Amino acid sequence: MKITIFGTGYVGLVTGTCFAEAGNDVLCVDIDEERIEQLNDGEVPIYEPGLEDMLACNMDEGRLRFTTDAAEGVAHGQFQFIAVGTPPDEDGSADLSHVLAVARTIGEHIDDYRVVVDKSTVPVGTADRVHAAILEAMEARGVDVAFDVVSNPEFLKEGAAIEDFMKPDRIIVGAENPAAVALMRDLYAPFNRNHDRLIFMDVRSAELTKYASNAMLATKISFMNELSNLAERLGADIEEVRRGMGSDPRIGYHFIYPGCGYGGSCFPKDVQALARTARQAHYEPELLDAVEAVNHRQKRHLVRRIRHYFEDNLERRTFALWGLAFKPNTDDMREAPSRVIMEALWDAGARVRAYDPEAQDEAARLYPDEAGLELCGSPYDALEGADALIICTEWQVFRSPDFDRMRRLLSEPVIFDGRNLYDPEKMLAAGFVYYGIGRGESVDTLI
Ligand SMILES: NC(=O)c1ccc[n+]([C@@H]2O[C@H](COP(=O)([O-])OP(=O)(O)OC[C@H]3O[C@@H](n4cnc5c(N)ncnc54)[C@H](O)[C@@H]3O)[C@@H](O)[C@H]2O)c1
Ligand SMILES: O=c1ccn([C@@H]2O[C@H](COP(=O)(O)OP(=O)(O)O[C@H]3O[C@H](CO)[C@@H](O)[C@H](O)[C@H]3O)[C@@H](O)[C@H]2O)c(=O)[nH]1
Repeated sequence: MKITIFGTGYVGLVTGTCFAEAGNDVLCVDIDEERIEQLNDGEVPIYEPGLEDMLACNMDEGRLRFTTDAAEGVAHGQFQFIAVGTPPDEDGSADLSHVLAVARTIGEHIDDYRVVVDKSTVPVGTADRVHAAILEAMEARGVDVAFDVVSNPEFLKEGAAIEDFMKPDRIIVGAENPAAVALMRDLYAPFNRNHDRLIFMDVRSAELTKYASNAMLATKISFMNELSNLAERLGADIEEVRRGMGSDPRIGYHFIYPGCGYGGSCFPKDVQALARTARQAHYEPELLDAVEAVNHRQKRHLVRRIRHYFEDNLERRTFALWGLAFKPNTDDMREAPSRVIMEALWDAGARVRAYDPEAQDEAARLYPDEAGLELCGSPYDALEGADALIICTEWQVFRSPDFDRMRRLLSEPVIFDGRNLYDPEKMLAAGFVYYGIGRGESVDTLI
Protein backbone atom coordinates (compact mmCIF):
# COMPACT_ATOMS: atom_id res chain seq x y z
CA MET A 1 0.00 0.00 0.00
CA LYS A 2 1.13 3.56 -0.58
CA ILE A 3 1.36 5.66 2.56
CA THR A 4 2.36 9.26 3.17
CA ILE A 5 3.28 10.45 6.66
CA PHE A 6 3.37 14.17 7.48
CA GLY A 7 5.77 14.77 10.38
CA THR A 8 8.99 12.88 11.09
CA GLY A 9 9.10 13.25 14.88
CA TYR A 10 8.85 10.35 17.30
CA VAL A 11 5.46 9.27 16.03
CA GLY A 12 5.85 9.98 12.31
CA LEU A 13 9.25 8.30 12.02
CA VAL A 14 8.24 5.21 13.97
CA THR A 15 4.91 4.92 12.12
CA GLY A 16 6.56 5.36 8.71
CA THR A 17 9.37 2.94 9.46
CA CYS A 18 7.07 0.25 10.88
CA PHE A 19 4.64 0.47 7.95
CA ALA A 20 7.61 0.17 5.57
CA GLU A 21 8.85 -2.83 7.58
CA ALA A 22 5.47 -4.48 6.86
CA GLY A 23 6.15 -4.10 3.10
CA ASN A 24 4.36 -0.83 2.37
CA ASP A 25 5.70 1.97 0.15
CA VAL A 26 6.13 4.92 2.54
CA LEU A 27 6.98 8.54 1.86
CA CYS A 28 7.58 10.80 4.89
CA VAL A 29 7.18 14.57 4.55
CA ASP A 30 8.50 17.23 6.92
CA ILE A 31 8.87 21.01 6.66
CA ASP A 32 12.15 20.83 8.57
CA GLU A 33 14.72 20.74 5.75
CA GLU A 34 17.66 19.94 7.99
CA ARG A 35 15.83 16.96 9.47
CA ILE A 36 14.93 15.59 6.02
CA GLU A 37 18.51 16.05 4.85
CA GLN A 38 19.76 14.16 7.92
CA LEU A 39 17.27 11.35 7.33
CA ASN A 40 18.21 11.09 3.66
CA ASP A 41 21.81 10.68 4.83
CA GLY A 42 20.64 7.79 7.02
CA GLU A 43 21.00 9.75 10.28
CA VAL A 44 18.18 9.36 12.78
CA PRO A 45 17.58 12.65 14.62
CA ILE A 46 16.14 10.99 17.74
CA TYR A 47 17.27 8.14 19.97
CA GLU A 48 14.79 5.29 19.89
CA PRO A 49 16.01 1.72 20.40
CA GLY A 50 15.90 -0.34 17.19
CA LEU A 51 14.82 2.54 14.98
CA GLU A 52 18.13 3.30 13.26
CA ASP A 53 18.65 -0.24 11.92
CA MET A 54 15.05 -0.70 10.84
CA LEU A 55 15.02 2.66 9.10
CA ALA A 56 18.30 1.99 7.26
CA CYS A 57 17.14 -1.42 6.13
CA ASN A 58 13.84 -0.08 4.73
CA MET A 59 15.57 2.85 3.03
CA ASP A 60 17.99 0.40 1.38
CA GLU A 61 15.05 -1.67 0.15
CA GLY A 62 13.46 1.48 -1.32
CA ARG A 63 10.31 1.20 0.80
CA LEU A 64 10.99 4.30 2.90
CA ARG A 65 11.77 7.76 1.52
CA PHE A 66 11.91 11.30 2.91
CA THR A 67 11.04 14.62 1.31
CA THR A 68 10.07 18.21 2.02
CA ASP A 69 7.88 18.23 -1.09
CA ALA A 70 4.31 18.24 0.24
CA ALA A 71 2.77 18.01 -3.26
CA GLU A 72 4.72 14.80 -3.88
CA GLY A 73 3.48 13.58 -0.50
CA VAL A 74 -0.18 14.17 -1.34
CA ALA A 75 0.25 12.54 -4.75
CA HIS A 76 1.95 9.47 -3.24
CA GLY A 77 -0.19 7.85 -0.60
CA GLN A 78 -3.76 6.62 -0.60
CA PHE A 79 -3.32 7.01 3.15
CA GLN A 80 -2.26 10.48 4.30
CA PHE A 81 -1.14 10.31 7.93
CA ILE A 82 -0.98 13.48 9.98
CA ALA A 83 1.68 12.95 12.67
CA VAL A 84 2.76 16.52 13.42
CA GLY A 85 3.13 18.10 16.84
CA THR A 86 0.20 19.44 18.88
CA PRO A 87 2.07 21.42 21.56
CA PRO A 88 0.22 23.25 24.33
CA ASP A 89 -1.00 26.75 23.63
CA GLU A 90 -0.65 29.39 26.31
CA ASP A 91 -4.03 28.48 27.79
CA GLY A 92 -3.18 24.75 27.88
CA SER A 93 -5.31 23.83 24.86
CA ALA A 94 -3.73 21.86 22.00
CA ASP A 95 -2.21 24.06 19.29
CA LEU A 96 -3.70 22.70 16.07
CA SER A 97 -1.87 25.00 13.68
CA HIS A 98 0.44 22.26 12.36
CA VAL A 99 -2.40 19.77 11.96
CA LEU A 100 -4.56 22.27 10.08
CA ALA A 101 -1.60 23.37 7.94
CA VAL A 102 -1.20 19.76 6.77
CA ALA A 103 -4.96 19.56 6.12
CA ARG A 104 -4.76 22.68 3.92
CA THR A 105 -1.76 21.23 2.07
CA ILE A 106 -3.73 18.06 1.35
CA GLY A 107 -6.65 20.17 0.07
CA GLU A 108 -4.29 22.16 -2.16
CA HIS A 109 -2.94 19.06 -3.93
CA ILE A 110 -5.48 16.25 -3.65
CA ASP A 111 -6.55 14.83 -7.01
CA ASP A 112 -7.80 11.34 -6.15
CA TYR A 113 -9.56 9.61 -3.24
CA ARG A 114 -7.53 9.79 -0.03
CA VAL A 115 -7.98 8.52 3.53
CA VAL A 116 -6.65 11.27 5.78
CA VAL A 117 -5.61 9.63 9.05
CA ASP A 118 -5.09 11.78 12.10
CA LYS A 119 -2.43 10.19 14.29
CA SER A 120 -1.55 13.33 16.24
CA THR A 121 -3.22 13.70 19.63
CA VAL A 122 -6.03 16.17 19.01
CA PRO A 123 -9.09 17.42 20.88
CA VAL A 124 -12.54 16.06 20.14
CA GLY A 125 -13.93 17.73 17.03
CA THR A 126 -10.57 18.13 15.27
CA ALA A 127 -11.45 15.65 12.51
CA ASP A 128 -14.34 17.96 11.58
CA ARG A 129 -11.92 20.89 11.39
CA VAL A 130 -9.47 18.88 9.28
CA HIS A 131 -12.34 17.93 6.99
CA ALA A 132 -13.41 21.58 6.66
CA ALA A 133 -9.85 22.79 6.00
CA ILE A 134 -9.36 20.24 3.20
CA LEU A 135 -12.74 21.13 1.67
CA GLU A 136 -11.98 24.84 1.82
CA ALA A 137 -8.62 24.43 0.07
CA MET A 138 -10.20 22.18 -2.56
CA GLU A 139 -13.03 24.63 -3.17
CA ALA A 140 -10.51 27.44 -3.67
CA ARG A 141 -9.07 25.33 -6.50
CA GLY A 142 -12.54 24.62 -7.87
CA VAL A 143 -12.12 20.85 -7.55
CA ASP A 144 -14.23 18.20 -5.83
CA VAL A 145 -12.44 14.99 -4.86
CA ALA A 146 -13.76 12.39 -2.41
CA PHE A 147 -11.85 11.85 0.83
CA ASP A 148 -12.40 10.54 4.35
CA VAL A 149 -10.96 11.79 7.63
CA VAL A 150 -10.22 9.06 10.15
CA SER A 151 -8.98 9.28 13.73
CA ASN A 152 -6.25 6.77 14.61
CA PRO A 153 -4.56 7.96 17.81
CA GLU A 154 -1.13 6.60 18.65
CA PHE A 155 -0.32 4.89 21.97
CA LEU A 156 3.40 4.18 21.60
CA LYS A 157 5.75 4.93 24.48
CA GLU A 158 9.10 6.55 23.82
CA GLY A 159 11.93 4.12 24.46
CA ALA A 160 9.72 1.17 23.47
CA ALA A 161 8.13 2.74 20.41
CA ILE A 162 8.98 0.09 17.81
CA GLU A 163 7.78 -2.76 20.02
CA ASP A 164 4.59 -0.82 20.89
CA PHE A 165 3.85 -0.11 17.22
CA MET A 166 4.65 -3.59 15.92
CA LYS A 167 2.77 -5.38 18.73
CA PRO A 168 0.08 -2.95 19.85
CA ASP A 169 -2.32 -3.68 22.72
CA ARG A 170 -5.03 -2.09 20.64
CA ILE A 171 -5.46 -0.06 17.45
CA ILE A 172 -8.19 2.53 17.81
CA VAL A 173 -9.85 3.71 14.63
CA GLY A 174 -12.59 6.30 14.53
CA ALA A 175 -14.20 6.20 11.10
CA GLU A 176 -17.68 6.79 9.77
CA ASN A 177 -17.49 5.58 6.17
CA PRO A 178 -17.48 1.74 5.68
CA ALA A 179 -15.01 2.13 2.78
CA ALA A 180 -12.51 3.87 5.07
CA VAL A 181 -13.10 1.22 7.76
CA ALA A 182 -12.27 -1.52 5.25
CA LEU A 183 -9.11 0.25 4.09
CA MET A 184 -7.91 0.79 7.66
CA ARG A 185 -8.55 -2.88 8.45
CA ASP A 186 -6.38 -3.92 5.47
CA LEU A 187 -3.65 -1.45 6.36
CA TYR A 188 -3.34 -2.78 9.91
CA ALA A 189 -3.78 -6.47 9.04
CA PRO A 190 -0.03 -7.23 9.49
CA PHE A 191 -0.16 -5.85 13.05
CA ASN A 192 -3.38 -7.67 13.89
CA ARG A 193 -2.62 -11.33 13.35
CA ASN A 194 -3.20 -13.26 16.56
CA HIS A 195 -6.03 -11.43 18.31
CA ASP A 196 -8.22 -8.74 16.85
CA ARG A 197 -6.63 -5.61 18.19
CA LEU A 198 -8.61 -3.26 15.99
CA ILE A 199 -11.35 -1.36 17.77
CA PHE A 200 -13.59 0.68 15.48
CA MET A 201 -15.75 3.48 16.83
CA ASP A 202 -17.07 6.90 15.91
CA VAL A 203 -14.49 9.62 15.29
CA ARG A 204 -15.18 11.73 18.38
CA SER A 205 -14.96 8.73 20.71
CA ALA A 206 -11.61 7.76 19.16
CA GLU A 207 -10.29 11.28 19.70
CA LEU A 208 -11.41 11.21 23.33
CA THR A 209 -10.02 7.69 23.93
CA LYS A 210 -6.48 8.99 23.47
CA TYR A 211 -6.83 11.77 26.07
CA ALA A 212 -8.77 9.49 28.41
CA SER A 213 -5.98 6.88 28.32
CA ASN A 214 -3.18 9.34 29.01
CA ALA A 215 -5.19 11.10 31.72
CA MET A 216 -5.91 7.75 33.40
CA LEU A 217 -2.21 6.81 33.44
CA ALA A 218 -1.24 10.27 34.72
CA THR A 219 -3.90 9.95 37.41
CA LYS A 220 -2.40 6.66 38.60
CA ILE A 221 1.01 8.32 38.90
CA SER A 222 -0.24 11.43 40.69
CA PHE A 223 -2.31 9.26 43.01
CA MET A 224 0.81 7.29 43.98
CA ASN A 225 2.84 10.47 44.37
CA GLU A 226 0.17 11.92 46.64
CA LEU A 227 0.20 8.69 48.66
CA SER A 228 4.00 8.77 48.81
CA ASN A 229 3.89 12.19 50.47
CA LEU A 230 1.38 10.84 52.94
CA ALA A 231 3.55 7.75 53.56
CA GLU A 232 6.47 10.03 54.43
CA ARG A 233 4.37 11.76 57.05
CA LEU A 234 3.04 8.50 58.47
CA GLY A 235 6.36 6.67 58.61
CA ALA A 236 5.28 4.11 55.99
CA ASP A 237 7.23 2.92 52.94
CA ILE A 238 5.39 3.60 49.66
CA GLU A 239 7.35 0.82 47.93
CA GLU A 240 5.81 -1.74 50.28
CA VAL A 241 2.41 -0.12 49.78
CA ARG A 242 2.91 -0.25 45.99
CA ARG A 243 3.65 -3.97 46.08
CA GLY A 244 0.64 -4.59 48.28
CA MET A 245 -1.68 -2.58 46.06
CA GLY A 246 -0.37 -3.89 42.76
CA SER A 247 -1.08 -7.50 43.72
CA ASP A 248 -4.80 -6.75 43.37
CA PRO A 249 -5.42 -7.46 39.68
CA ARG A 250 -8.06 -4.73 39.64
CA ILE A 251 -5.27 -2.25 40.43
CA GLY A 252 -2.27 -3.94 38.78
CA TYR A 253 1.44 -3.18 38.98
CA HIS A 254 1.67 -0.88 35.94
CA PHE A 255 2.08 2.87 36.28
CA ILE A 256 1.99 2.99 40.06
CA TYR A 257 5.65 3.84 40.53
CA PRO A 258 6.04 6.94 42.69
CA GLY A 259 8.78 9.32 41.63
CA CYS A 260 9.82 12.89 41.00
CA GLY A 261 6.82 13.50 38.74
CA TYR A 262 5.77 12.54 35.23
CA GLY A 263 7.30 14.36 32.28
CA GLY A 264 7.52 13.89 28.53
CA SER A 265 5.77 15.41 25.59
CA CYS A 266 2.43 13.76 26.31
CA PHE A 267 1.10 13.42 29.87
CA PRO A 268 1.63 17.05 30.96
CA LYS A 269 0.20 18.57 27.78
CA ASP A 270 -2.61 16.04 27.35
CA VAL A 271 -3.90 16.36 30.92
CA GLN A 272 -3.94 20.13 30.51
CA ALA A 273 -5.59 19.96 27.09
CA LEU A 274 -8.31 17.62 28.36
CA ALA A 275 -8.97 19.95 31.29
CA ARG A 276 -9.23 22.81 28.82
CA THR A 277 -11.66 20.82 26.66
CA ALA A 278 -13.76 20.14 29.76
CA ARG A 279 -13.93 23.84 30.63
CA GLN A 280 -14.91 24.68 27.06
CA ALA A 281 -17.74 22.17 27.49
CA HIS A 282 -18.73 23.98 30.74
CA TYR A 283 -17.54 21.14 32.97
CA GLU A 284 -15.20 21.75 35.89
CA PRO A 285 -12.45 19.08 35.64
CA GLU A 286 -11.62 18.82 39.35
CA LEU A 287 -9.82 15.50 39.19
CA LEU A 288 -7.71 16.46 36.15
CA ASP A 289 -6.73 19.75 37.77
CA ALA A 290 -5.61 17.85 40.87
CA VAL A 291 -3.58 15.37 38.80
CA GLU A 292 -1.75 18.29 37.21
CA ALA A 293 -1.28 20.18 40.50
CA VAL A 294 0.09 17.11 42.31
CA ASN A 295 2.56 16.56 39.47
CA HIS A 296 3.68 20.18 39.51
CA ARG A 297 4.35 19.91 43.24
CA GLN A 298 6.04 16.52 42.92
CA LYS A 299 8.61 17.80 40.43
CA ARG A 300 9.75 20.20 43.17
CA HIS A 301 9.69 17.59 45.94
CA LEU A 302 13.38 16.69 45.77
CA VAL A 303 14.34 20.37 45.64
CA ARG A 304 12.51 20.93 48.93
CA ARG A 305 14.28 17.92 50.44
CA ILE A 306 17.66 19.13 49.22
CA ARG A 307 17.04 22.63 50.56
CA HIS A 308 15.98 21.18 53.88
CA TYR A 309 19.06 18.96 54.14
CA PHE A 310 21.44 21.80 53.30
CA GLU A 311 19.59 24.23 55.59
CA ASP A 312 18.41 26.31 52.69
CA ASN A 313 21.88 27.32 51.60
CA LEU A 314 22.78 25.91 48.20
CA GLU A 315 25.06 28.78 47.16
CA ARG A 316 28.25 27.40 45.57
CA ARG A 317 27.28 23.79 46.26
CA THR A 318 27.78 21.21 43.52
CA PHE A 319 25.29 18.43 42.79
CA ALA A 320 25.80 15.31 40.72
CA LEU A 321 22.67 14.50 38.71
CA TRP A 322 22.03 11.12 37.09
CA GLY A 323 19.40 11.07 34.34
CA LEU A 324 18.40 14.06 32.24
CA ALA A 325 15.83 12.39 29.97
CA PHE A 326 12.20 12.31 31.17
CA LYS A 327 12.40 8.51 31.24
CA PRO A 328 14.98 5.84 30.34
CA ASN A 329 15.77 4.77 26.76
CA THR A 330 15.12 8.13 25.18
CA ASP A 331 17.04 11.37 24.64
CA ASP A 332 13.83 13.39 25.07
CA MET A 333 13.95 16.05 27.80
CA ARG A 334 10.55 17.63 27.16
CA GLU A 335 8.97 18.43 30.58
CA ALA A 336 11.63 16.28 32.28
CA PRO A 337 11.73 16.53 36.10
CA SER A 338 15.54 16.94 35.77
CA ARG A 339 14.94 20.35 34.19
CA VAL A 340 12.81 21.67 37.05
CA ILE A 341 15.35 20.41 39.56
CA MET A 342 18.42 21.79 37.75
CA GLU A 343 16.79 25.16 37.13
CA ALA A 344 15.86 25.48 40.83
CA LEU A 345 19.42 24.56 41.85
CA TRP A 346 20.92 27.12 39.47
CA ASP A 347 18.54 29.77 40.78
CA ALA A 348 19.80 29.00 44.29
CA GLY A 349 23.44 29.47 43.18
CA ALA A 350 24.39 25.78 42.91
CA ARG A 351 26.19 23.94 40.10
CA VAL A 352 25.19 20.64 38.48
CA ARG A 353 27.47 17.89 37.16
CA ALA A 354 25.13 15.76 35.04
CA TYR A 355 25.31 12.41 33.32
CA ASP A 356 22.78 10.75 31.01
CA PRO A 357 23.49 7.86 28.63
CA GLU A 358 21.60 9.50 25.71
CA ALA A 359 20.28 12.98 26.53
CA GLN A 360 23.49 14.98 26.96
CA ASP A 361 23.43 16.47 23.44
CA GLU A 362 19.85 17.52 24.07
CA ALA A 363 20.84 19.12 27.41
CA ALA A 364 23.64 21.02 25.66
CA ARG A 365 21.14 22.21 23.04
CA LEU A 366 18.60 23.31 25.69
CA TYR A 367 21.11 25.03 27.99
CA PRO A 368 23.90 26.26 25.69
CA ASP A 369 24.99 29.13 27.94
CA GLU A 370 24.34 27.67 31.37
CA ALA A 371 27.56 28.05 33.32
CA GLY A 372 26.11 26.01 36.18
CA LEU A 373 25.85 22.86 34.03
CA GLU A 374 28.71 20.48 33.39
CA LEU A 375 28.02 17.39 31.28
CA CYS A 376 30.18 14.48 32.38
CA GLY A 377 31.61 11.45 30.60
CA SER A 378 30.34 8.81 33.03
CA PRO A 379 28.11 8.47 36.11
CA TYR A 380 31.23 8.38 38.27
CA ASP A 381 32.76 11.50 36.67
CA ALA A 382 29.62 13.38 37.66
CA LEU A 383 30.15 12.44 41.33
CA GLU A 384 33.63 13.90 41.67
CA GLY A 385 33.63 16.45 44.47
CA ALA A 386 29.81 16.75 44.48
CA ASP A 387 27.97 17.53 47.72
CA ALA A 388 25.24 15.00 46.91
CA LEU A 389 23.84 12.82 44.14
CA ILE A 390 20.35 13.39 42.71
CA ILE A 391 18.74 10.63 40.61
CA CYS A 392 16.04 11.75 38.17
CA THR A 393 15.79 8.88 35.66
CA GLU A 394 15.88 5.12 36.23
CA TRP A 395 18.35 4.13 33.48
CA GLN A 396 19.42 0.46 33.94
CA VAL A 397 23.05 1.50 34.35
CA PHE A 398 22.18 3.34 37.59
CA ARG A 399 20.54 0.34 39.25
CA SER A 400 23.59 -1.51 40.48
CA PRO A 401 26.49 0.91 40.72
CA ASP A 402 29.76 0.57 42.63
CA PHE A 403 28.66 2.09 45.94
CA ASP A 404 32.18 2.08 47.43
CA ARG A 405 33.46 4.08 44.51
CA MET A 406 30.51 6.45 44.76
CA ARG A 407 31.15 7.09 48.44
CA ARG A 408 34.80 7.85 47.74
CA LEU A 409 33.99 10.28 44.92
CA LEU A 410 31.21 12.27 46.61
CA SER A 411 32.40 14.91 49.05
CA GLU A 412 29.36 14.01 51.20
CA PRO A 413 27.74 10.55 50.87
CA VAL A 414 24.20 11.84 50.33
CA ILE A 415 21.74 10.55 47.73
CA PHE A 416 18.38 12.06 46.80
CA ASP A 417 16.74 9.33 44.75
CA GLY A 418 13.75 10.45 42.67
CA ARG A 419 13.10 6.91 41.37
CA ASN A 420 13.50 4.71 44.48
CA LEU A 421 16.24 2.62 42.90
CA TYR A 422 17.89 1.39 46.08
CA ASP A 423 17.03 -0.27 49.37
CA PRO A 424 17.15 2.39 52.14
CA GLU A 425 18.44 -0.05 54.76
CA LYS A 426 21.29 -1.27 52.55
CA MET A 427 22.19 2.31 51.73
CA LEU A 428 22.34 3.18 55.40
CA ALA A 429 24.54 0.13 56.05
CA ALA A 430 26.79 1.22 53.15
CA GLY A 431 27.34 4.58 54.85
CA PHE A 432 25.02 6.77 52.81
CA VAL A 433 22.47 9.32 53.85
CA TYR A 434 19.68 8.21 51.53
CA TYR A 435 16.37 9.88 50.70
CA GLY A 436 13.91 8.20 48.39
CA ILE A 437 10.32 9.13 47.56
CA GLY A 438 7.68 8.22 50.13
CA ARG A 439 9.96 6.18 52.35
CA GLY A 440 9.22 7.25 55.89
CA GLU A 441 11.20 10.49 56.14
CA SER A 442 9.11 13.62 56.12
CA VAL A 443 10.15 17.16 55.38
CA ASP A 444 6.61 18.36 55.96
CA THR A 445 7.70 21.61 57.51
CA LEU A 446 8.82 22.62 54.06
CA ILE A 447 6.08 21.09 51.89
N1 LIG B 1 6.06 11.39 21.34
C1 LIG B 1 5.25 10.41 21.69
O1 LIG B 1 5.64 9.49 22.40
C2 LIG B 1 3.82 10.39 21.22
C3 LIG B 1 3.07 9.22 21.36
C4 LIG B 1 1.73 9.20 20.93
C5 LIG B 1 1.17 10.34 20.37
N2 LIG B 1 1.92 11.47 20.24
C6 LIG B 1 1.31 12.62 19.57
O2 LIG B 1 1.74 12.58 18.19
C7 LIG B 1 1.95 13.90 17.70
C8 LIG B 1 3.38 14.06 17.22
O3 LIG B 1 4.24 13.92 18.32
P1 LIG B 1 5.83 13.81 18.15
O4 LIG B 1 6.38 13.59 19.51
O5 LIG B 1 6.14 12.84 17.06
O6 LIG B 1 6.16 15.30 17.65
P2 LIG B 1 7.56 15.95 17.26
O7 LIG B 1 7.51 17.32 17.74
O8 LIG B 1 8.67 15.02 17.67
O9 LIG B 1 7.56 15.95 15.67
C9 LIG B 1 6.65 16.66 14.89
C10 LIG B 1 7.25 16.83 13.49
O10 LIG B 1 6.25 17.42 12.65
C11 LIG B 1 6.90 18.31 11.74
N3 LIG B 1 5.93 19.24 11.13
C12 LIG B 1 5.35 20.34 11.68
N4 LIG B 1 4.52 20.92 10.79
C13 LIG B 1 4.57 20.17 9.66
C14 LIG B 1 3.93 20.24 8.41
N5 LIG B 1 3.06 21.22 8.11
N6 LIG B 1 4.22 19.30 7.47
C15 LIG B 1 5.09 18.31 7.74
N7 LIG B 1 5.73 18.18 8.92
C16 LIG B 1 5.47 19.10 9.87
C17 LIG B 1 7.95 18.99 12.62
O11 LIG B 1 8.95 19.60 11.83
C18 LIG B 1 8.46 17.78 13.44
O12 LIG B 1 9.55 17.14 12.80
C19 LIG B 1 1.55 14.84 18.84
O13 LIG B 1 0.19 15.17 18.71
C20 LIG B 1 1.75 13.97 20.08
O14 LIG B 1 0.93 14.38 21.15
C21 LIG B 1 3.23 11.52 20.63
O1 LIG C 1 4.63 4.32 37.22
C1 LIG C 1 5.07 5.26 36.57
C2 LIG C 1 5.12 5.28 35.14
C3 LIG C 1 5.61 6.40 34.49
N1 LIG C 1 6.06 7.47 35.19
C4 LIG C 1 6.53 8.68 34.48
O2 LIG C 1 5.55 9.05 33.51
C5 LIG C 1 6.15 9.69 32.40
C6 LIG C 1 5.67 9.11 31.10
O3 LIG C 1 6.13 7.78 30.97
P1 LIG C 1 5.64 6.81 29.79
O4 LIG C 1 4.19 6.75 29.78
O5 LIG C 1 6.36 5.52 29.94
O6 LIG C 1 6.22 7.56 28.51
P2 LIG C 1 5.61 8.33 27.24
O7 LIG C 1 6.52 8.03 26.12
O8 LIG C 1 5.34 9.73 27.63
O9 LIG C 1 4.22 7.58 26.89
C7 LIG C 1 2.94 8.07 27.29
O10 LIG C 1 2.49 9.10 26.42
C8 LIG C 1 2.42 8.68 25.02
C9 LIG C 1 2.06 9.90 24.22
O11 LIG C 1 0.71 10.19 24.22
C10 LIG C 1 1.40 7.55 24.91
O12 LIG C 1 1.31 7.15 23.54
C11 LIG C 1 1.83 6.38 25.79
O13 LIG C 1 0.84 5.35 25.72
C12 LIG C 1 1.96 6.88 27.23
O14 LIG C 1 2.43 5.84 28.08
C13 LIG C 1 7.67 9.54 32.62
O15 LIG C 1 8.19 10.76 33.12
C14 LIG C 1 7.79 8.45 33.67
O16 LIG C 1 8.94 8.58 34.47
C15 LIG C 1 6.03 7.47 36.59
O17 LIG C 1 6.42 8.44 37.24
N2 LIG C 1 5.53 6.36 37.24
